[in-house]
Amino acid sequence: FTVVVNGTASHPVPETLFGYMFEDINFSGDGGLYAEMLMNRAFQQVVPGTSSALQAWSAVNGAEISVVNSTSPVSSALPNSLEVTIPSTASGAVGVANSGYFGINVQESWTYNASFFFKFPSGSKFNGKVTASLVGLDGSTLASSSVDVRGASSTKWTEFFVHLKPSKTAPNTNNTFTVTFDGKEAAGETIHFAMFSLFPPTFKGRANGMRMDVAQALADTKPGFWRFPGGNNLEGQTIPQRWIWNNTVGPLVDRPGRLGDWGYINTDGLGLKDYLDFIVDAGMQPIMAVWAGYSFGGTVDAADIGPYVQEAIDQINFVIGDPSKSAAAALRASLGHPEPYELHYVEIGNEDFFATDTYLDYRWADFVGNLSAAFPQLNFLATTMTFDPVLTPGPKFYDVHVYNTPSWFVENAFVYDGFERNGTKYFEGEYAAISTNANDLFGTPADGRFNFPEMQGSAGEAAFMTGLERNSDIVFAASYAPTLQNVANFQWTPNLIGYDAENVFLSTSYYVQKMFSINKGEEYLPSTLPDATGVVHWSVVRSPSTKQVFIKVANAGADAASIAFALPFVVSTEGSMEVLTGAMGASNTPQAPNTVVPKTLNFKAGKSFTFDAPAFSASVLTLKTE
Ligand SMILES: [NH3+][C@H]1C[C@H](O)[C@@H](O)[C@@H]1CO
Repeated sequence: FTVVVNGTASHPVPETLFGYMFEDINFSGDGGLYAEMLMNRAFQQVVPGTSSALQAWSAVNGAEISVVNSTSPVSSALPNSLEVTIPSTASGAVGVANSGYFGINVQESWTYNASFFFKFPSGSKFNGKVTASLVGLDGSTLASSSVDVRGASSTKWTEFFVHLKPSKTAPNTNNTFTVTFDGKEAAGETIHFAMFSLFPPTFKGRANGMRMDVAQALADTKPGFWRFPGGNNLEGQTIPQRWIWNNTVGPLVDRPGRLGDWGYINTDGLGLKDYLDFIVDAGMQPIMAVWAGYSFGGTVDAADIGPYVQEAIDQINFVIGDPSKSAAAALRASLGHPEPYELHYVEIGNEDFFATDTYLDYRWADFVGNLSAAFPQLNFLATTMTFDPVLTPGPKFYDVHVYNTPSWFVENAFVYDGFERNGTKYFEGEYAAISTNANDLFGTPADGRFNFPEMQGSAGEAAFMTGLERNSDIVFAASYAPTLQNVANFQWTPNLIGYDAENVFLSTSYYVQKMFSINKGEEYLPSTLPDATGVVHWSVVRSPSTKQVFIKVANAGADAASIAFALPFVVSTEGSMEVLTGAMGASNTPQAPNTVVPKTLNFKAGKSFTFDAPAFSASVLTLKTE
């Protein structure tokens, strides 16, 4: 191939071109990015007396434990509490243990913040200690802290906070968090507990914040945006079970949680303001969805849509409203953020191509009509297929989703070249190579589905992404999906970043996203077009501010390819390149996390040079202009 690069940019590269789609799927929020370490910390949305009510909890040394629907709960949002009865014959440490989200990471260098509410349901003469501990698989105490308790003065809910500093790092994550009494001291006592919590240090030290290593892996790609809260997890199994913004803000005891749309209860401890603060901390901007009247279990009738439109208006006012004019904005101010957050994009629903008729009939018009009148400065995204049906008012933005085979992505690198430039802009909001079987894309691994991203898929995505860059005059944002997966319990594969209780696993597709995102440049330089039917694709961008040119090359084929580049401007002979390449079916897995990692090397650049793109590879060549 010979590639002649044009010295005149065709268009700027949008700041938002690469970023993340987030929803709580695969325990990506609870048990993932959200740093709370205890599963089922507040017995939200469980039925007392059922085994699932006690998920992740177990008795220590003979205590009798059960979830009860408390007559005087800690809050109306948290009606359940944990009843613990200490047998009269008890001795030693007796109480409850939580096994975390598939383990608890105990690091000597960390200070943990533990808390819980408790009370004696009836007057008690108890006068002793309650102890919070981190306990190893072998029963050894890794950390513990006690507080004095007097039964007589604890018949009302009292919240305890303790710091835990481990004496050593645990050899594995099979550790538990326990709250215990001395059996002899507390023999015969019954105690109620509510909302436990155990936090490690968090990303940027945020209260109620994010797990440091997962958040860092996301921030390391310099993402431009964060789409949230879904995805399916916005929609609700029923209308009442939709994601409701005001149930996710304020004190944790006031958040009821909800049955998420991926089969597990969401604590909503990761809520609207927590998202917005993380978005600030990671240098992103939001693409925020509002619920648009469609749940998996039913759709709101046109006649009843008003309150849901108002709910969306309030949600937006929580983000950008004036505290003197909006209660939702005043709530934001009361939570410590009087100034508005940055917000430019609001998505109306999710994948409404599953409910096109009502979206066409009234849902799109009712939401975008009222919201654009209330917030004329915002951009609203539609979620049906592009221009099918023809919506009124005509959307200025669409969110396009595609899950397909590696070859689909290679063959469609030019899909946006053919789009009419009519002012409409596109968010490639969810895309991933997920299977080699075009006839059963969402099937099982036995039928071609990827458990983890494979190099063939990541090279295909890279080819497709050169097309997104070339067409970034109309593609303003793009994100792989789903982003996160707890490898101990998940509902969807493949995913960009995997993790367990102590490790993060970066996939081949993560490295491709990072390669494109941190080298996205400021302006696009046209060049000799790749063969739209070929497997080798490239794109060239420039950053005048740093005098750099970035050439991305994707080779999604099984043969190496040699490409001669000719540049119209002087470039230094010291070039550096990052090359990600591996066998077609190679993946980074928990068992072999570094099977395919990027390699950086220098090369002799200049106004003309040749680059050999390995088979199944994605590369970025960094050049310095004078
Ligand atoms: N079915 C996918 C499309 C939907 O928007 C997401 O929730 C799912 C996984 O990313």
